[in-house]
Amino acid sequence: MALKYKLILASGSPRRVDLLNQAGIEPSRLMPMDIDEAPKKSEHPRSLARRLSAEKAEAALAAIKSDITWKGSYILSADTVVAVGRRILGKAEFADEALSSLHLLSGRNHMVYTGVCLVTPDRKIRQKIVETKVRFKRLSGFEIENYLASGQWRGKAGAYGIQGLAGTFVQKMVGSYTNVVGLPLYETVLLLTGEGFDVHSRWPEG
Ligand SMILES: Cc1cn([C@H]2C[C@H](O)[C@@H](COP(=O)(O)OP(=O)(O)OP(=O)(O)O)O2)c(=O)[nH]c1=O
Repeated sequence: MALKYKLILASGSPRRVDLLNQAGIEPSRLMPMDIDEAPKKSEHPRSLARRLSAEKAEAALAAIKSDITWKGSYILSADTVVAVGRRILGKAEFADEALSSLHLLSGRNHMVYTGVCLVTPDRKIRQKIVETKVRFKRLSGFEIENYLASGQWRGKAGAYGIQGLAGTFVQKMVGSYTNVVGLPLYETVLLLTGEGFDVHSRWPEG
């Protein structure tokens, strides 16, 4: 069946592609957007997730502007931010950054905010910011050391991936699991269908 609308995923995150596929959606194009993700002074983590998800979508829109192939396509982007209170734990690049994030998360509640941004075919911007509260068990030095050795913290907000070994750290969670992994599926599908992108007709038949 020919699909009426094309969807560009303005992301380089393999997790986001997997999550979209899980919802039965194959993006027509992946566009990783290299934007400055540094928070502004005293920026709230929720506002950061909102701003960065919009900037990724806007950057993709600017990049396809004069390309007729993508006229009338949808653009979807997201940004996930992990925070303890107002303190934002960025994506760890080095083990020492991951170590301090894991120490901070140990035995505490934190929030995961994912901003989802959708550009519609008539170029309206629609956004949703989704929050999940996560509580980590108290981590032993041994657990932290072995988690660091696994490398699973690399490039992930808050220096952990709930979908991997760090799933064993989660004592309690309130809210969406897929939001923590990087794309809240319920809210994303709601956003898409609300703007005329027919998700369900894309579902495979078995
Ligand atoms: C907290 C958490 C984050 N993450 C990931 C999701 C995101 O890929 C990443 C947060 O960084 P983001 O800046 O949101 O995304 P990204 O740079 O990886 O990808 P892009 O901007 O191209 O879309 O952390 C997990 O995979 N599992 C988790 O449990």
